Amino acid sequence: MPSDPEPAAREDPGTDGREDPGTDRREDPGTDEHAAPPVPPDADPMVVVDQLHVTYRVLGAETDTGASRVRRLLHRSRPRPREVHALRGVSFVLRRGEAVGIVGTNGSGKTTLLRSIAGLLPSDRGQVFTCGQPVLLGVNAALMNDLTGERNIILGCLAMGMPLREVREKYDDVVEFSGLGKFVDMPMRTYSTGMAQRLRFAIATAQTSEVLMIDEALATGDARFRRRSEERLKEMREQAATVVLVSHSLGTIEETCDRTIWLDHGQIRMDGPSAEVVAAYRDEHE
Ligand SMILES: Nc1ncnc2c1ncn2[C@@H]1O[C@H](COP(=O)(O)OP(=O)(O)OP(=O)(O)O)[C@@H](O)[C@H]1O
Repeated sequence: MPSDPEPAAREDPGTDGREDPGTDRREDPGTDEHAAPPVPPDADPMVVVDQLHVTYRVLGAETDTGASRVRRLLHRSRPRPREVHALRGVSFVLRRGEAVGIVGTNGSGKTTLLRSIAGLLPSDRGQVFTCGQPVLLGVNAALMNDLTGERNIILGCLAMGMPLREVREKYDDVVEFSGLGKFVDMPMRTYSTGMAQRLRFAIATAQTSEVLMIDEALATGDARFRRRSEERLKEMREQAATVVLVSHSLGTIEETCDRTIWLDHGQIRMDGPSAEVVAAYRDEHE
């Protein structure tokens, strides 16, 4: 059963006395050729990421030569953990109503960033402030293979913090949107990858969350389901939610997001209108 993670930090961004990262270069489009379209000045900051650093420590991954292993055994010292500095001082502000794409090559830190915003990873340095509990699609809706689709819908919705009454109200919509039909009574292990993804998406988007983050979810499923997912995201944006989409499908990013952040080796390489960022990314990688 997935747990509802605590967010990394919930303090008021303005209380620590530091410069508000919201006053970044995007506020003044004239100062940067890659400036994003202006967001409404009264749009609330929903996520503030301020100089975020995340390092993974991998025990037992030290490159061990024969001599160093003998030395370690003699001195009974522990192997040093190997460190992967996945995010290196990332800062940005996401405002209500924005749909923001995150692009970057494998290992550039996209998933780490989403997991940090969802409060699932501690930071070494820097902070993440969120308004409400962000939903990270595919993690919060970690479903159970031996349970039926029906049980997973109920448990998944409860795990996201939905009251049982609301779960009952939304149940038919979730089943309908997932397109599982009679398979809803079958255990999840009998589902294809695409069916499981659709169910996850349907559960995760059943509740209007303030901040919805999607990691590659739209890249799976058939064309019809992709279209319906995009429609649902559009609806959620109209309800003033903030959407963050990580995808290697640049077409999907361009269609879905007004603004895109390009992550490169754990740092922001570019942050601006999707058309510009995607074009620059394509230039370098295609
Ligand atoms: N659990 C982990 N333990 C150790 N290192 C990790 C872990 N998860 C990610 N990393 C490392 O952190 C870096 C960033 O990984 P991350 O998964 O955030 O990249 P990504 O941009 O999402 O990649 P992809 O496009 O392949 O999904 C990589 O160097 C990766 O090897």
